[in-house]
Amino acid sequence: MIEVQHYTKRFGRVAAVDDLSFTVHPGEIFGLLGSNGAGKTTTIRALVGLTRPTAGTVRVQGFDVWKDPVRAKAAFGYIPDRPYLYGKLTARELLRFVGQLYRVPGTDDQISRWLDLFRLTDFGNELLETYSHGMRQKVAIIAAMLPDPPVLIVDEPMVGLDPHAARQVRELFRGHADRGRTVLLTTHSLPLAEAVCDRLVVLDRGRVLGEGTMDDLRARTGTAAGGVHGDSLERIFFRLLEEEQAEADRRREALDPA
Ligand SMILES: Nc1ncnc2c1ncn2[C@@H]1O[C@H](COP(=O)(O)OP(=O)(O)OP(=O)(O)O)[C@@H](O)[C@H]1O
Repeated sequence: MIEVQHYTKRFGRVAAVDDLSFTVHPGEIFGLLGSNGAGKTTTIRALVGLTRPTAGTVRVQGFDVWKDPVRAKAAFGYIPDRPYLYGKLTARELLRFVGQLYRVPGTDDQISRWLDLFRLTDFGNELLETYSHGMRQKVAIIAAMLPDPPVLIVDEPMVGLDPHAARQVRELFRGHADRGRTVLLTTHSLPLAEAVCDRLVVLDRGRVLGEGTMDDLRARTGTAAGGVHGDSLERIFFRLLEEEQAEADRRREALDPA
């Protein structure tokens, strides 16, 4: 379970995230969406203990990430958008290290199965510095999922993955949630979010524009009209941004009527 309450993060005078609250329950895939600079990565960084909230709290499996970091960090797997992997280790060495750290039973067999799933078996004993971007991304995904964490936190999961791997990863996330785990992901891929997320929050410049299931967002934006793209997340997303822009224009005019 993930609980974010009134999370605010300021960099100087700028609020990268302003009073964000949401809860993700076991069994759910939750999507954090928004334009560039919306505050998605800043939120993820707070959840994984890489940046301290200016205000508010973030909890993972009931543990405050800043007050109880060890227990909070033991409860989640994290797939960053630009994973750093030790280049001088082989994939098997890195994954064995992760397996030992989290005391994963039958680590070697599990690693073999994961490498096989991602078509990396032939490369398992090669140094990670020789891996392509997509291959490294796959190893980062395996490293996060190997301990079968109760909570999975994922920043832009599909960047660099081929279509086959992207579909597998989608299915892995769904399977993880269906086994009672909690999944939070950020993505710029609206079709991906629409396909896998049970609930979503749309951010813009640190503020929430909309939150809920696809049906909630359709109702909120009045985009339930028919047509091929009549109710797609893309249409909802742009409608929310247009509304926000219109509101900003209204505020500006109210301040400066001339
Ligand atoms: N360390 C930092 N110092 C100053 N400003 C920062 C810092 N990190 C993020 N910001 C600012 O916070 C805002 C939100 O950034 P963030 O990286 O969370 O956006 P994002 O939604 O992940 O964007 P993208 O889709 O481009 O990755 C941006 O205006 C960014 O410039």
